[in-house]
Amino acid sequence: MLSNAFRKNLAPLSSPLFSSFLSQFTFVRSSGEELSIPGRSGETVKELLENSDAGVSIGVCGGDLACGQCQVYVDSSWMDKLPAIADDEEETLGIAFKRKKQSRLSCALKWTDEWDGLVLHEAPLKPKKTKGKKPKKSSSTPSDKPNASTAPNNATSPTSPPVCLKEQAGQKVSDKVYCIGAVDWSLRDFHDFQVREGGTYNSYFIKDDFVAVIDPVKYTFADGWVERIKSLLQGSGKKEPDFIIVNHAEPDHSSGIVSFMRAFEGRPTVVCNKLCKESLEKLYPEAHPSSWNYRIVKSGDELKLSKDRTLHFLNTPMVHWPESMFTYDAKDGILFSMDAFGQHYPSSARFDDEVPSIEHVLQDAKTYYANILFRLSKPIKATLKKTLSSFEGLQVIAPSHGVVWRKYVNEILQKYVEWVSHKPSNKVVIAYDTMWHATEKMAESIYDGAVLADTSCDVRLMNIRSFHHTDIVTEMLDAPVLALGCPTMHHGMMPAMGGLISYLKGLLPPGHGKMGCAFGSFGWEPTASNEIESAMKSFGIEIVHPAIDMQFTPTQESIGDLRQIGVELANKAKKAASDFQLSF
Ligand SMILES: Cc1cc2nc3c(=O)[nH]c(=O)nc-3n(C[C@H](O)[C@H](O)[C@H](O)COP(=O)(O)O)c2cc1C
Repeated sequence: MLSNAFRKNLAPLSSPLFSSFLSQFTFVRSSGEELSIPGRSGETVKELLENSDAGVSIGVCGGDLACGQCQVYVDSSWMDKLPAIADDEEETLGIAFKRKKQSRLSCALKWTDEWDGLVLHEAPLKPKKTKGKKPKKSSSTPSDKPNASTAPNNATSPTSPPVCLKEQAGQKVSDKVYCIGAVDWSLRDFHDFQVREGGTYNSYFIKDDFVAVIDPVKYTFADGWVERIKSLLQGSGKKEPDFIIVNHAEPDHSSGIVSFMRAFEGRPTVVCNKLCKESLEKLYPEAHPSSWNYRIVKSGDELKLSKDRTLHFLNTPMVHWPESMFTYDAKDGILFSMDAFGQHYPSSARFDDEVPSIEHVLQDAKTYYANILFRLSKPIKATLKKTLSSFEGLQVIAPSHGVVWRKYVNEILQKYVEWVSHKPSNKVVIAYDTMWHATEKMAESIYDGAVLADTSCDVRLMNIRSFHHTDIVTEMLDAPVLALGCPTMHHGMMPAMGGLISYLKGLLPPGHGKMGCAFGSFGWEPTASNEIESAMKSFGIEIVHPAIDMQFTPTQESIGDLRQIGVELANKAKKAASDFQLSF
């Protein structure tokens, strides 16, 4: 090592060769060992440590002021000689382990030769194991047990590879990106969204210099998922993934993180945005999420997995929850889009070009959009625009439900453009309830009129106790005209109509452009149709015909009137569809 006096004598030479020796600092390891690290202007203390002969590896986020793990303690003699802590450093220091008043992030300290002689102390790293009792196997509690049809996913024997891995069967999205999610063939009720065939909880595994898992799975499938991760780690020299990226905190995706952290003893770094971290902490308090290592990201942030592969993050608030986020793998052009572009479509295939019918998948994507995302059309539109302008190399969309889009990317993007823009079809939806069929007769008469008026009009007659509200709302998504009918019961509307109205209230987005009317039969004092009409108005539905009330069974004459109303509604739908200009 050069003495200070010698370095000062060399200073006038100011050659790059010599300038690299002009200053140094001492890094005191927690063992007490002192390392002399040469300083070089412009490099951060973290870089100097890593590039020194000692090769001190520090931090996990690559020097992005995000993980807090490159923390160092400044020797008390130097406390006042370093620049003040900036806001972004302060924010990340907030998550650093055992932060003290002497704490700094080595990635935030850009070396200057004025710091010659600086003394820094190694800060402790978070313990390898999470605190608490020995982790229980999640299968020990009945609620954690996957159902019978998922038993193969739950295989834990290393000699019996989990069936869903199917690595050799081509379930890779690209050379280093694997599908490791779970198929839930028994799913039928997804928070009151009726699912006919089942669904999936997708997760992806990127095996590069750093290993990242994108999105956990639902907790009931976590055991099999963790086994798939362990299986893919084999031969990589790693005991755990470096990162677990959480794009969305909703439990159907995030809840598997509890088993994941148990299995990997809390070592992987959780990559998510600030809101997501807060949500995880509130969702799974028993797992002590605040003790996990985090790399907090925001739009525009990047995570390098190798020199060729960088992940980019885009916050997508309210697509579907406030913390929602997209992750984009620029190397392979893969957008990990969490709920956006998802479908409740289960399949042993993983890609859109492997399924028997792409129309079926597109219909399921529509059902998903109508029932989960319809209300959020505005933020989704903004996100779509950002996605298309930010990720020019986009080739594949890998959502967290359903198949991966690789052949029909343009088709699903086009559908989303239409749905967020509220593109109307030439379509009328008549949804009704009935006790003794009088209101049903009214509904049928309106239907007949609409069908006779325009054979090209897609007219749907939906008894709301025969059709689940999932299907009714799906049909309403692109219908500009709605007729809602219900008899008066106990001075109001019937319970199922009340449920549908409440569901529509939550789902219809501002600016949906829908029109319609209410109708119903009554015995002595009509109230249901007026209640429906005022609800429709309050949702921004333009009332194109005053509420139609008929006492008991409609007469022949009133049937004629109702048919005429059907004609008017069909004409409105036709005009709405033909007048619409898509601008995106
Ligand atoms: C349980 C029950 C409650 C009813 N409550 C009312 C009421 O509060 N006000 C009213 O005008 N008619 C009431 N009615 C009469 C119905 O509205 C009338 O029978 C109507 O024609 C039924 O239409 P629907 O055939 O489509 O079921 C009630 C009927 C039933 C069976």
